[in-house]
Amino acid sequence: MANALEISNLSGGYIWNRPVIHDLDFTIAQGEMIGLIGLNGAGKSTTIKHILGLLAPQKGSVRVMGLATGDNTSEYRSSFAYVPEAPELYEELTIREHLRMSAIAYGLTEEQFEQRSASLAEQFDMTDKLDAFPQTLSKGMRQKVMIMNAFLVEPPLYVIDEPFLGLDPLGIRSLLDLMARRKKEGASFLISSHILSTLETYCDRYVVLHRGKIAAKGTLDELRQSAGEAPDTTLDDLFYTIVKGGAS
Ligand SMILES: Nc1ncnc2c1ncn2[C@@H]1O[C@H](COP(=O)(O)OP(=O)(O)OP(=O)(O)O)[C@@H](O)[C@H]1O
Repeated sequence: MANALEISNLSGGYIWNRPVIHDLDFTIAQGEMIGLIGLNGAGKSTTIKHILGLLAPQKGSVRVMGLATGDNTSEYRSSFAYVPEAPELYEELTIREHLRMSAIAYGLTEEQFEQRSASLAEQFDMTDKLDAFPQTLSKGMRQKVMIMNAFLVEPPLYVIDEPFLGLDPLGIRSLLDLMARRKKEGASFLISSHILSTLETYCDRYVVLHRGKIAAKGTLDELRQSAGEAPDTTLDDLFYTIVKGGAS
């Protein structure tokens, strides 16, 4: 069974021959949830842009469900859904039209679209907003639309950047419930967040980026062992130890 995500020896960035991420190696198995953590500027968004195919590797490779970006762009693109940190919506389309557009792009049937969009709207308390335009929504509601779009299409891999920012407590609960359900069904997650206490509850493993390199990776126990920390050390404290003494 192919890994959902396989990043091998990846170096890349914005200017050719001036990489900002260096020799990254990590995988996400099917059904696994990985937390990508690091300080501001560590390289998390740059790594995500490589996964999305917005940046080309300067060295190494990125594979999603066994496919590289160049293999078959539309198949590669439909292997994952991405939730960006800041909502990106079309002001001239209603929320229902956004969902329909995703459904068409990912080849959902009309029945799947109807059933899933109604259920997601209910979970995120957005049923009465389906025919609204984005400019009439609050910031958190706009973020909910991005999340609903991603969960509508049920891809094998979800790439989610700072999912908890801007959501109310009910929205956070609905998102975590959905993530847990899709994970049980075999979907994989790469979640980049600074909210380490929430990641600690939900993720199977972590990749700690520091100055564009992997400073540590593994389960919470593995991170504790390699940092020489006690078995009850929190992810927050471990992260602090790793980046304080971390890779240069
Ligand atoms: N569009 C860009 N052009 C050139 N350099 C960039 C660009 N975006 C980011 N960088 C640089 O790449 C490096 C990694 O930045 P990146 O945005 O990946 O960090 P991050 O870990 O996502 O940080 P944050 O937690 O603040 O979102 C930084 O040195 C940053 O200055």
